[in-house]
Amino acid sequence: MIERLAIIGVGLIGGSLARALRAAGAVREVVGCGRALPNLEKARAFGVIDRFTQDPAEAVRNADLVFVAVPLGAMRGVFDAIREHLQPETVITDGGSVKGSVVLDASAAFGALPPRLVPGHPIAGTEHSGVEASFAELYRNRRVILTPLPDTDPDALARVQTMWETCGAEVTLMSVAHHDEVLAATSHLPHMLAFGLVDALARMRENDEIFRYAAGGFRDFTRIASSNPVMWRDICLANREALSAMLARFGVEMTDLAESIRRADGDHLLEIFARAKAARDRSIEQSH
Ligand SMILES: NC(=O)C1=CN([C@@H]2O[C@H](COP(=O)(O)OP(=O)(O)OC[C@H]3O[C@@H](n4cnc5c(N)ncnc54)[C@H](O)[C@@H]3O)[C@@H](O)[C@H]2O)C=CC1
Ligand SMILES: O=C(O)C(=O)Cc1ccc(O)cc1
Repeated sequence: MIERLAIIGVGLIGGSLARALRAAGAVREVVGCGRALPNLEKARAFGVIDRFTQDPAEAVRNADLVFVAVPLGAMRGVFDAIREHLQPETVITDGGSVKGSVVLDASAAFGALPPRLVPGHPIAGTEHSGVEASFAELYRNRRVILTPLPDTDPDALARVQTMWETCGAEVTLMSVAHHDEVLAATSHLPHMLAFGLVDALARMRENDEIFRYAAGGFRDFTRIASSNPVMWRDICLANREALSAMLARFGVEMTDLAESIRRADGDHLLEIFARAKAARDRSIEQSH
């Protein structure tokens, strides 16, 4: 049982955690904290939080668990604001999509990484944001990656792991660097392709003719281009090394594909498509 949970950033990710823990009866009081007053009022009206404050220091007072779910560019400021106001036994965790930057920001704010800070990332979300997009089932049967460091307190790690399992998630442990490389490939690169494709097409024609005749594949492929621009700018900046490397590798793949099409190399195209279909079919089967 969590006695007092402080959620800094009550949006899709923070709001969904609060809803899931409430639905499970695993939390007694949820204190919300954010910058936008209308969002906090909405969160209280929805019953996602019990009360709110716009002051992070006030929000974490006597909290046994603090969940930071703000865009990555706002993490450092939040850590600076709560630094002096945590109880020694308070456990802190976050939901940021990149872990190296969160570890750096926390280390800079606290002087060293606090042992009771457990970096985390739920691999679950949607293209929508804000508390109105949050729902209690978001994390059910989804993975959450925790990236503890050698000095991370085992008791804090266990508490955060139990919290996510209570929401129906499966927890995996990974190193910070490995997390950022894997997510660059499986999440950050696909978002770049969707944003890049939609932007390129939108700029190719003045009217929206292209979008009017878009088939189902376009819709499936580009859903994530509706995601929050600020959040994705921050993810790119925070994971620029791994993401740049991934984009460069992908560029080579695209050049190879374009070259095969230009020289009408049907065999090579068939080889690529068959290999991709087998890999995707296999991965979907494994995830069921
Ligand atoms: N949207 C998604 O699908 C996923 C997002 N994430 C990560 O979760 C975090 C939150 O994302 P979402 O919940 O989607 O965003 P959101 O936009 O729905 O919620 C973020 C909230 O943080 C508040 N906020 C912004 N700056 C703040 C500050 N300085 N102090 C206090 N509150 C502040 C905003 O007002 C907003 O209510 C991000 O770090 C993102 O990378 C992780 C997994 C999935
Ligand atoms: O909408 C989708 O399909 C997503 O991929 C959501 C998402 C966005 C960011 C993350 O760090 C994790 C999941």
